Amino acid sequence: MENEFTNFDEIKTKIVNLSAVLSLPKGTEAFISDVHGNNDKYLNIIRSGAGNVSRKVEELFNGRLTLVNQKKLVCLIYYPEEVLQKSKQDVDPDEAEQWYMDTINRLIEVVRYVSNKYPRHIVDQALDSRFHDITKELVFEDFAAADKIAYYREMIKNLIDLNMSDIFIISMCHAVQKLAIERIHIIGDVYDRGSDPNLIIKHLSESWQNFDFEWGNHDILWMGSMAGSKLCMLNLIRISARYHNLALLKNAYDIDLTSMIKFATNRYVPLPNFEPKITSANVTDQERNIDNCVQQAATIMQFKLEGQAIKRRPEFDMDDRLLLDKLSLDKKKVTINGHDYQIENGCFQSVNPAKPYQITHSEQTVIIDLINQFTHSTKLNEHMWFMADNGSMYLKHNDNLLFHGCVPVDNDGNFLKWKIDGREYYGKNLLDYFEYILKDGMHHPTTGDCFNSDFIWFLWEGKNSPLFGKNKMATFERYFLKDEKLQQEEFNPFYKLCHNEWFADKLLKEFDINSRGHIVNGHTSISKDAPIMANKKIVLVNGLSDSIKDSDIGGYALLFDSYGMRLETLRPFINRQKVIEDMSDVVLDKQIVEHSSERKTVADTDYGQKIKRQIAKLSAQLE
Ligand SMILES: O=P(O)(O)OC[C@H]1O[C@](O)(COP(=O)(O)O)[C@@H](O)[C@@H]1O
Ligand SMILES: [Mn+2]
Repeated sequence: MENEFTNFDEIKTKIVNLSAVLSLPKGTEAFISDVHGNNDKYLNIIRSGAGNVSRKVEELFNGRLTLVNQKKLVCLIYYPEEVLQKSKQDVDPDEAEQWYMDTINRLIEVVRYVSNKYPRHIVDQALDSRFHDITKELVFEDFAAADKIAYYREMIKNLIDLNMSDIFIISMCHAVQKLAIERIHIIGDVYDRGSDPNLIIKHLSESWQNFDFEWGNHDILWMGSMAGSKLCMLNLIRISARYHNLALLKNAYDIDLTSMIKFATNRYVPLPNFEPKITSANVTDQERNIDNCVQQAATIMQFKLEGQAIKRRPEFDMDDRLLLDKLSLDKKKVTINGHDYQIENGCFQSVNPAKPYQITHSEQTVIIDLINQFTHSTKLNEHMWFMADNGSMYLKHNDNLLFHGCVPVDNDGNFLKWKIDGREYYGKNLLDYFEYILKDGMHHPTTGDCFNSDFIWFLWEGKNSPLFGKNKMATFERYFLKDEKLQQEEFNPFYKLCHNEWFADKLLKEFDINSRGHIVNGHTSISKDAPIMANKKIVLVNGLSDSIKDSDIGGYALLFDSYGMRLETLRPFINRQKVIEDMSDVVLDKQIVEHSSERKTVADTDYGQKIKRQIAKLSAQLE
């Protein structure tokens, strides 16, 4: 700090600038969760500022632009490349110059409006460097000054005449997208089920400045695989095959599945219970068969290694998941709680009844080949460290507590206690401990069975793990048994208790947050519960998950701006083309969670506290 300034005037200037930032309105935070590899859906939310862009356009242009023209402008801001293309076909050539002028002028207004919460250097970062000077003039200078009007007009006209208007418009739209949201909280499950989680990571790392992850159980599978957990890897491969996403492993992470595919297609035949869940129509029968057989091979290897882990970790209390040793000799029945159940479409040919959890030699060869590739994949390492470095098990931010799943409790709301290595962990320190184990595991990748990898796997599907939050993952029952009751997975009592304000207060206290704060989580499907609970202290934002079935809404996103918190009900997302065609906005409906007539400023935020500490230090230097 001392070296940063050469004289008192510089320190004073810094204090003046920092104090000015404190009085700016608090930036808008967006909370989304359960993105599940659906990049287009994710981008639709991000580009729309989770509904904030359309709201700004409405505030700015109501009474000046018709609703249709507002919609057109909003859609242009979300998808400038495609909409420009479309507009060129729609707009009469004689009107084109007018269209460009109107559009550029409107965008300048929007950029100016969304910039008013930020200090200049942040706005500069959002603007395309190629147009820095022009945008700065157009956006920040006094447009109304009579003698400057001609100058501005000339600038805009030149952009059009020199055929620069398209790229200028695109760059302005991107700036609006970025400035509409100050920070994005991604409350877990970026990975699995969808095909493009890598593109989401790429987008955040290349185009966004301010975001955080609260890891989800699915993210753990990927981070854990990179750390050498074979169990995480087998679950990951099984799910990738189930959703026809095996190609992602090769294309994005250079992981070659040849050994697995050969093994699986030699040992297994396609079965109806392993039919992959495929949305695209262009999948060949051969590809389907590969997905089907790989899913079976990975499932059986998973069950075997899980059995071994459960046996060496009695503290996991997961003996009810030991089902391979409950198979009848002919493997057509399984005994659960004293009852025999018929196995439908079993594929237990590699299970030795005498040693059901023993992996065969050829299974072992495949597993070793794959886990070595997972731990050594440069791209996977890069992406998983990106998630680790920008993420956490939970986050305390501006008086809110964010996490993906739950804080495990019993029916009365007492925190469940785990005795690990002679020490007791529960509540906040349990989550802290798991975070430590995960990061330690990533720092020291080990493909052998070890403490770290067992606990990392436990986070994925362990009984009442904070990220999973259920009593069991019924993978065996869901693949092989008809009885729906057996397939059910029970949520930790946390989710029922979330409706009570006393429980919210207890959680906030545990994490040392004042009782005016909120808890925001994701993970669970929203169809069963109203998303705002506990006297508005707990908000569930399962925004994007496809698990929201039978629903005519597309989930929720939460916005927290200077006036309070709003929960946005999202429109179901079909695809990008359809959004552009229909000019449909991302938001269907809004609910106020909290509104204050007194506007929050940066001074009221965590960042504001940091600035105040900085000012205090600088003032001390002056003295
Ligand atoms: O929909 P699928 O692929 O059958 O997955 C179901 C499994 O996913 C889980 O819901 C976990 O995933 P989520 O974290 O997305 O809920 C398990 O509880 C369940 O067994
Ligand atoms: Mn989840």
